[in-house]
Amino acid sequence: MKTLDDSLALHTDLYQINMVKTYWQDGIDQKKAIFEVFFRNLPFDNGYGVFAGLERVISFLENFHFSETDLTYLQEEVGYEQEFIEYLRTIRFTGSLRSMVEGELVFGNEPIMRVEAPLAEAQLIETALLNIINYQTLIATKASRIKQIVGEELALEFGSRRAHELDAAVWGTRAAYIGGFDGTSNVRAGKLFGIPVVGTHAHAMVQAYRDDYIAFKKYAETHQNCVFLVDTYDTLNSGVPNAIKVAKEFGNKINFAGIRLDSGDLAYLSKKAREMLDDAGFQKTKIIASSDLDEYTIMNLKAQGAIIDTWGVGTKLITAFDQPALGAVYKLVSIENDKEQMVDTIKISSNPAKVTTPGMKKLYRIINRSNGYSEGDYIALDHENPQEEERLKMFHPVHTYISKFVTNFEAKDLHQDIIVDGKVVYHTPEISDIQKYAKENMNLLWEEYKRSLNPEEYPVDLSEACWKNKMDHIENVKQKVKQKLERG
Ligand SMILES: Nc1ncnc2c1ncn2[C@@H]1O[C@H](COP(=O)(O)OP(=O)(O)OP(=O)(O)O)[C@@H](O)[C@H]1O
Ligand SMILES: O=P(O)(O)OC[C@H]1O[C@H](OP(=O)(O)OP(=O)(O)O)[C@H](O)[C@@H]1O
Ligand SMILES: O=C(O)c1cccnc1
Repeated sequence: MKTLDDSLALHTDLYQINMVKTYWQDGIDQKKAIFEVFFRNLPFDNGYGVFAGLERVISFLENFHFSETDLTYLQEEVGYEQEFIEYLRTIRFTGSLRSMVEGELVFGNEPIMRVEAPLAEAQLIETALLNIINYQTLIATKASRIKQIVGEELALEFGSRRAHELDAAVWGTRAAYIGGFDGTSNVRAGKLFGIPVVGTHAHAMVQAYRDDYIAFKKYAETHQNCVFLVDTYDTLNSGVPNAIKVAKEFGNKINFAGIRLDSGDLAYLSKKAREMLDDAGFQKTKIIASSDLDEYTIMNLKAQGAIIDTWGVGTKLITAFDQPALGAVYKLVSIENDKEQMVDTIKISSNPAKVTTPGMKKLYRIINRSNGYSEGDYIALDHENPQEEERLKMFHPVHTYISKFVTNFEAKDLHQDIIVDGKVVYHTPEISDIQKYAKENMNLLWEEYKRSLNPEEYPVDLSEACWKNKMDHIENVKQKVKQKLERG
């Protein structure tokens, strides 16, 4: 490495700093701006997402500053002038953040986070915020899909060696835990976040002793809890019989906790191994499986009657193998004008789904009090309070004829104050409580939204005022463009 990696402020795209230079020289850098984070499409064709990433976002914003080495680099290598460097030196995050909390269920086209800050600050943090949220939410959602199929059995995160570098391994592991995984093999993630760590042994140990009986014996001499990896040479003719032999020899001196299968036909081998273990009196010894697993293979193995107690999942979880990116974006929805009034902003697109929704907004989950299920999410302008409505009209923001009225509901505000005027006011819960919260949230969803294949689309609606504000802005922009064209 050429220099010290002593801050995260440069974890941004150069264009952010370039824009800040323009804002600063033009004198609008301190104008209050409101940005929202949202994604349009749920990953993996899933019916819901699980939000993760807030803890790291908080730490990033709390510590936001350009270090001396950052400033030297920007001046000497990128070529910004001294005066601008001095300006950057003073920048901290002094704005406010409202956000969903981790473990919240999240859907397309709804604001996950709202950043309210001086324009320059709000602009500089975009790249890192999206980087954190996109990855962690993606992995938490993938983990939740897998855990739904695994059910009451255990799901273990084994992916560090295949993750996209070190940060992805630990933060991905944390996200996987939020999504419902029961433990991880990554010891650093265990230490940093308090996630339960688990581990068996690798083929290397059997290869080192060049004999699975000797390897298991050596392991048993040095460990109380033993899970033997049985597939190095021949699962049913060598691995399982030798595991049983060692377990019998050691008796009460060890806890023969399990065997691990890591190749071959996992359905067939698990059934045969179960029989062999049971016949030898080891009914309580568990069968752990790993080998390129994901929700599809696990579902298929279960359908074949595989007898597997614990599922170790690596590559396909930690790399979000079947959809390696979530497309969360960061859009400006309102900004202070010359008269110090907030004015809403919009980004138009020829694709109606890509037109942004202007204005400072709130997000509510409309929970039907008579059955406890969610009717959908409801985006309203900041000053509106849906809880005051007797009968709430919910309608599809594009296909407006699809509508319903809801009564007897709770409108749960999905955003909490996280940072207020630069001060963190939110206390991140214990990771186990975040996981519990995510699990409880699933009870709000009808089964139709939870199935892993072709789920129903969960409603994310706009209030009438919010929808009308959007239509007015679209019309205004159209008029402006037309007038300009006419004037030439
Ligand atoms: N009964 C089964 N039905 C469907 N898929 C299975 C079954 N048993 C194993 N699999 C999956 O099939 C794939 C087999 O992978 P692969 O062909 O690489 O062989 P392997 O048995 O893991 O051997 P090795 O690790 O020695 O290469 C894995 O993704 C595994 O999870
Ligand atoms: O298959 P995944 O879902 O990615 O899970 C992680 C894999 O990592 C290990 O294999 P590896 O071949 O790296 O090492 P080993 O010699 O211990 O089997 C382990 O045995 C799993 O198969
Ligand atoms: O402990 C294990 O069995 C393990 C750990 C990492 C990767 N694969 C398996």
